[in-house]
Amino acid sequence: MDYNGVVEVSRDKNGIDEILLRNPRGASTRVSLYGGQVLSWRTDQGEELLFTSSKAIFKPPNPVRGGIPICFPQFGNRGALEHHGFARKKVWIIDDNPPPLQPNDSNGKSYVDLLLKPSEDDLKLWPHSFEFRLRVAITAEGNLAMVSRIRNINCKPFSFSIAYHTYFSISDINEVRVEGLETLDYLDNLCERERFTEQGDALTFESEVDRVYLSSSDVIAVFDHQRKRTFQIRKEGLPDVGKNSLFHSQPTSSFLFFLPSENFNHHSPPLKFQTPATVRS
Ligand SMILES: O=P(O)(O)OC[C@H]1O[C@H](O)[C@H](O)[C@@H](O)[C@@H]1O
Repeated sequence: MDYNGVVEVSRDKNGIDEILLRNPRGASTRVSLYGGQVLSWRTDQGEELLFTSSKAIFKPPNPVRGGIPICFPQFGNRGALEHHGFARKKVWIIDDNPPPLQPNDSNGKSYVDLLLKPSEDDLKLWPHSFEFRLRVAITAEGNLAMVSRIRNINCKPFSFSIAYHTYFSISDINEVRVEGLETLDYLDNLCERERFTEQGDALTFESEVDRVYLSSSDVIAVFDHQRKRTFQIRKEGLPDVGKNSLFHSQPTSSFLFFLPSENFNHHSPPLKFQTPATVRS
């Protein structure tokens, strides 16, 4: 199967299809239809940039611990649904004929569009007719790009939250620093979501950290001192949690994960981006 650039579809050991995207230089990403989840992102040298737990289970009803789980239509426990919503535990489908995103958007990219629509059971739990279109692309430079489009396919407005629950691969948690969160307020999940303000210049990790930063900027950097490498994450579109916004028609959120010049071995805490949103058809 060939969508744009080199694309291969194969079946994993549980019988679930996964898609391999590769750019002309050989950088690649692998996406499972289970959860629409990116499971791998590799440089042109074949080095893995995402972490997946050795204990991960890749079939229903378990969410896969690793890569980039998609939390939708709920992040965490902020609602009546199961933790992080149901999308990460559903089998998505490939759209063989994806509509263009923007003129020239697909230039030089190898990409695939995945779709999730609610089942009868989903509608009983969450009675909103939606279509979730996720585009995963690997750029000519080897960057990983993800674009989510949520469409309301009836007239009733609904609210949702979404997160890319990314597990980056890093050398050693003690060697990592995150920049771009300075001075922001955050909700600390280890203190019953109490609100604090970030005081330091950059975030480092001496013990467990589980927080949601509010109204974050559009660029975050994860420095790995041991590897002397930096991940840069750039987002556009939906605002972060803390800004309740009303969207008309089809909100789009996009993420670009820039290729670091070298690679990483272990894993960092997941870096999450999320938003509450309301959609009107
Ligand atoms: O175990 P999961 O449902 O995949 O959740 C994994 C993690 O998700 C979020 O990051 C929460 O803030 C964490 O408290 C939780 O451990």
